[in-house]
Amino acid sequence: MIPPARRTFVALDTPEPPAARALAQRLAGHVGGIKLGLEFFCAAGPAGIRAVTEGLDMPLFLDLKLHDIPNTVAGAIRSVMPLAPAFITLHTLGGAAMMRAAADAAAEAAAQMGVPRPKLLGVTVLTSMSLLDLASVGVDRPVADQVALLADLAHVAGMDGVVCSPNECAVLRRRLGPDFTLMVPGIRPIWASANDQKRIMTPAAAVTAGATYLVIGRPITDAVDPVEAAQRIVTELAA
Ligand SMILES: O=C(O)c1cc(=O)[nH]c(=O)n1[C@@H]1O[C@H](COP(=O)(O)O)[C@@H](O)[C@H]1O
Repeated sequence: MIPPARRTFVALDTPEPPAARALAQRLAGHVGGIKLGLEFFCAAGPAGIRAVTEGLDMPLFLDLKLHDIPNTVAGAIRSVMPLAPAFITLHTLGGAAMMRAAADAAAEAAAQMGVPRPKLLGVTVLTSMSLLDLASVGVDRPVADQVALLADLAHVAGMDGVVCSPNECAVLRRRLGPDFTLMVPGIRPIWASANDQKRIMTPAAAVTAGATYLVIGRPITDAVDPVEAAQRIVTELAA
């Protein structure tokens, strides 16, 4: 059972390594880890990741949403291994061969380096996308069916879990079993704005629905007091 204070990965969506590190240090003990993604990586790169994580005892979720031909994604996985990510994201739309190549590259690199293998998570349908958004890119099946199709593909291709919205957690948990990691953004406490998120639930409802970890950004990082906001979420989860 994951304790409430370790259930959340806080999304540090900033281009500034000093700001990301300072907030990570303040939130230690109230969140389970940090997520650094495209906004950060495009601005600060691997050196920026190291500037944040050096000496920080918090798991890193490196959210690059890799999506390319198998050889290129395998190379990208090898390139980020020295950053010691606990989780890395890929887009399941890249297909089974891409995901399998990534899984093989992660396992081989971890064995060669003598380090733990990062867990690979397949991004399914972005939580910012509605049924209409999905139709606009040529997918005519319901969102839940598209997520289930992509999650099945990820599972078969050797992913350790998927990124999905809270709306899909219950179905995926039943379908893929208790050990498949569901990393779940689209989390909004009742006191937080939805922003651009379209498929959302509260922290407690998402965990009840089957989420393994919660990914939460602006409700914490945009709060007047991020530590107090993170603690409110811990309290909600502990209730
Ligand atoms: O892969 C992700 O983490 C992700 C997938 C997804 O479908 N939706 C989604 O919001 N995310 C990320 O989760 C975080 C959510 O941030 P907030 O909307 O500020 O809570 C952002 O860093 C997104 O990049």
